[in-house]
Amino acid sequence: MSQFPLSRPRRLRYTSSIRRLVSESVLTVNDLIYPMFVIEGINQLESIESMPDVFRFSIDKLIDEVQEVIDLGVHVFALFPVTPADKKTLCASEAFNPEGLAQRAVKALKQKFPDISVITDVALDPFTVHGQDGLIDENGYVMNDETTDVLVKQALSHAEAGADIVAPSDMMDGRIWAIREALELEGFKNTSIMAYSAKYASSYYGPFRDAVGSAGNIKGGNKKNYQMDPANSDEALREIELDINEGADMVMVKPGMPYLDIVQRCKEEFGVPTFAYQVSGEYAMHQAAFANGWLNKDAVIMESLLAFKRAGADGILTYFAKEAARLLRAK
Ligand SMILES: NCC(=O)CCC(=O)O
Ligand SMILES: [Mg+2]
Repeated sequence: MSQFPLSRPRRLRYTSSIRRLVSESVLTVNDLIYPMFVIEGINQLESIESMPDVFRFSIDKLIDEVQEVIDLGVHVFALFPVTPADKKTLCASEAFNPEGLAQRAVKALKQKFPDISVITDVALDPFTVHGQDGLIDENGYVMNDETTDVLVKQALSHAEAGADIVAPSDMMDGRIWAIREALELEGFKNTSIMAYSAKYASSYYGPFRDAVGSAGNIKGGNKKNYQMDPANSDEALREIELDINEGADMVMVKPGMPYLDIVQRCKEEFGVPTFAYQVSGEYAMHQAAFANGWLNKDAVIMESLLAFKRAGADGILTYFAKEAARLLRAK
């Protein structure tokens, strides 16, 4: 027996250049997707109490903000419209209005910045009076196939407006297949689908519902009969496999940090482009700790995002995208 340890892992941590030489994961600006909230009007900028430093932008302001973020190197944006209350209905027809807010925002962005990628949210919850993600029957149950028919119309209206990627986020069964087929038939062969394949019925979405104004609509309700049970992991793989087979180009796991095990299993099992959403609740709890001085803001933002890369994510939707891009630039 030698009097020294045979292996000293600490040697590889001795200097910063050695640590960088052996580091296994790297976060770059190309991994970041910036989710943004859009409102009606001109010259409007609204803050969101539960999401410090995140704003709702009217389209003109959105363009200014996107320009700033492009200058920091982020080129992919996910848009979420805030629907005025008087446009919400039981049949959610505003979702596929060619002149709707989301459609106008996509058009304006793609006209101004043809090289960015715009991801649109394909789901009905911003457009229904009850805040559920679909059409409901007399018992309040969200009807799957009837909802999918509306999602198809919504996705087509987004593609027509110029969306590069449509992202169905509602967890109806079979909607990826239906949307893919419609896109093909209507000549949108190069419009990609990013499927929210494993979206959990999570309580981390609260601040997002404040941001888009659907918290009041959903009241005491929940989405447990279509979004996934946080207890399940094998089921996530089955959901992901279905979406891949139905034509998804990319898949997503959501929320992010509490579900990194799902990200890892997905990437290992399927090797497809895999994304994770660091959701509003994750953002809010980080911001709350930063505001209290309990966590170091810059370091924790970067650590939280690197963890997604280590788990196997190809990219992250994060409200910290702008801040992270700034930090990456400063490095
Ligand atoms: N369909 C998009 C979301 O539900 C986002 C959730 C969040 O950021 O909490
Ligand atoms: Mg599914």
